[in-house]
Amino acid sequence: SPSNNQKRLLSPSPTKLPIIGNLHQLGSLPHRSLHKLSKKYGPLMLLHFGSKPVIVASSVDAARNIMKTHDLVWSNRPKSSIADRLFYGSKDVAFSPYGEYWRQIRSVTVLHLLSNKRVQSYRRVREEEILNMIDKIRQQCDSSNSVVIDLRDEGHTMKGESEIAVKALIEELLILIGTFNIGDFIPWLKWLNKINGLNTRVNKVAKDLDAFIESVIEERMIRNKKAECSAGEAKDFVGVLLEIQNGKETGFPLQRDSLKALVPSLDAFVAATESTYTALEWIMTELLRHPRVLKKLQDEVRELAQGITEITEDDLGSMQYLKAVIKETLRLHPPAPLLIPRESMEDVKLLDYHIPAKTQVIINAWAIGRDPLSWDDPEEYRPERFLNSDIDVKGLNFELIPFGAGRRGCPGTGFAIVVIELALAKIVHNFNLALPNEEDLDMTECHGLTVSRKSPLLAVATPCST
Ligand code: HEM
Repeated sequence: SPSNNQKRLLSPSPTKLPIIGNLHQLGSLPHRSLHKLSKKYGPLMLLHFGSKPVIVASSVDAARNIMKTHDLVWSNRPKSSIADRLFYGSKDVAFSPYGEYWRQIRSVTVLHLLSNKRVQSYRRVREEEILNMIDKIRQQCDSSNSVVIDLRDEGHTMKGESEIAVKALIEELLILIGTFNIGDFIPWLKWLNKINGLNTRVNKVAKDLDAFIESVIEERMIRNKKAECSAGEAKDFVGVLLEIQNGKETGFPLQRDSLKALVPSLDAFVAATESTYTALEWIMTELLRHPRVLKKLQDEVRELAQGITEITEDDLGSMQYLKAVIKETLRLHPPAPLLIPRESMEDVKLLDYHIPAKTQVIINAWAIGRDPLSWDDPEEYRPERFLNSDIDVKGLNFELIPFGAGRRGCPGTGFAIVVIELALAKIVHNFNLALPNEEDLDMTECHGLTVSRKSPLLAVATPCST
């Protein structure tokens, strides 16, 4: 049988318990627990979540094999009953199973929402949001005084008021999506979710999210009607989705549920903003811990921005150290450390092993970013390592894959990078930043699909005249 085959052929696995398999070994921060296990059991481990075999890939070669060599075979996602519940039967891009529907909404996303032209057209909205954040910090500083700011709160002011109200909802959603759901792995134990509170939590988020999305769509439709004449108005994702939902541009109409599933996963809340802010927050964390790097970054940005009052996207191209800082932080703190799991659609060879169809794989991008075979002094924060290097985050260099790669790779990479670059350049251009006290920062992480800082990030901001 395939599973006997697999047992014979895969490297040793950690001992599993009856019923739960290896689930008890995941701990509260699975990327760390799995990294530790992989040091002992190798870069391709076979674990069991309940009775389901799950392969954990923790090396560059394994990642390349999955996301490039056999990308098509690994283009499915395992079924997630939580994503089913939250996204109207997994009708969003990230969790929908491989097939015609996924191809359609992925192409809508890539061609209509995230095309170069569109990304350009969001520019005004984006620059305005970042400016609001800078202004808000500046107001708090009133004139030249320093002030302690909470960078997480400041990040969230880049969103509109209504979105701040749903911040808690989105945080809960990301935790739920990242939960290893016992019912998915041990179906006959599904009833446990009734008593452990998971079902109640999922239902509550699904209900609140639905109400929220309905209100966003409603509000937007009213606004669209009013603004029919001002054709040049900059659109955001919801605006574009409403525009293309009748199918005139795409060749097929978007059903209401698809539209609703696409809004939270693409619009400024889940995929887009939360992971982008998580990245920004880790960048600021590392800069505050490494004043030398912060100073060097500030020197670069201020020199290149001499005589400019406000940095725009046109000024980012030559900021090499800025780009290196971002890559180095994404290497050590990929916002989604285990990416999003994939599933094989047929039997496939993975390095030297035979893997049967319908096997789930988890790629530990966090572990790969710290692999001493790829990185000198991997635990050291040193952006300089990227200065004379072609390694990028675009899914071609498998030692650095915070956005995944291949057919299922993140279609928002370019968009996210511009937002991060611009926000970071503006922050260090406008303010001097330092830690409020001498102690080292608390680096504890939160769990969920995206892994962010557990405690708020406080910094002393001092405006500098530019
Ligand atoms: C720093 C910010 C971001 C990070 C770290 C990130 C990371 C990821 C990762 C790791 C995946 C799974 C890739 C794989 O399976 O190979 C993914 C998928 C996805 N991301 Fe992002 N992302 C970010 C921002 C965005 C933005 C801004 C958007 C849209 C505006 C977006 C939209 C998506 C979508 C739709 C998918 C699902 C793709 C599919 O399954 O076909 N992401 N992202």
